[in-house]
Amino acid sequence: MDCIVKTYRHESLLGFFKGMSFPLVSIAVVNSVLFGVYSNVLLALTAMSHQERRTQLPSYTHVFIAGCTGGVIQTFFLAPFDLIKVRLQNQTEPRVQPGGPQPRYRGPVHCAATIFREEGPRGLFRGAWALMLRDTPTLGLYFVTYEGFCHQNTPHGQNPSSATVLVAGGFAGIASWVAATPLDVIKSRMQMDGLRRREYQGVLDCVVSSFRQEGLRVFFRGLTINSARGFPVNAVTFLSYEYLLHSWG
Ligand SMILES: CN(C)C(=N)NCCC[C@H](N)C(=O)O
Repeated sequence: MDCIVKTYRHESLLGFFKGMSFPLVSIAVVNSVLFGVYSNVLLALTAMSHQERRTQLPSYTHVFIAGCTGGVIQTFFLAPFDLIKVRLQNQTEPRVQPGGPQPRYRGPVHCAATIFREEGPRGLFRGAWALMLRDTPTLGLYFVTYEGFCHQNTPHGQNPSSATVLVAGGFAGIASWVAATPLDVIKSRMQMDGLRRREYQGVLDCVVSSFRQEGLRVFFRGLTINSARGFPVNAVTFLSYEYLLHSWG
């Protein structure tokens, strides 16, 4: 609540939409890579089409492996977009006044160009290891939760109803965000590191010094908001996924 009130006071309603344009563009690419890799790896592992998998649930190990593979591949696409989002969101200066001082990053493209100029091409992948560590197991868990919930709540041989898909997707989102939040904190710190001076030697150093300075609680920062956001976002994501598979498959 304190964060909401302060963001509104300092930056008005627009403060809540900071860094939104890039994720909006990137989410289509990132999700199609994730769901495409997941479906194809599962197809390769089980030799069953999506429709066949409805009658016979593949093993949770296969679902987990396919989700983890999606997480690894997704990182290469997500890392630069996510970095730019985090940098823009953490820029807390009030809106630019004509003639006033310019913020460090003037928008997503300017942000990408500045990082490239100041930190080199590798700079665009800052925090990518932490992102991969965050997303690999959590995307395995994400798909296991989704498939498991659908399987438990759908009569044998039938397709899950829209309501089941929505709830399963929502729970998958929450489960994955609960598991991902500790590494999400670390990832964001790594992405912000090096802006003025380098504070962390690497992921492990960031984990240790964050823990030393702020205790165990630091790893649960943002847990409530991540979970509250995770339910509707992933409910809609899975509903779209199922809908597209049915209409095109
Ligand atoms: C790091 N975590 C929790 C995940 N990658 N979870 C899967 C859901 C991702 C989805 N695009 C979202 O933004 O909620």
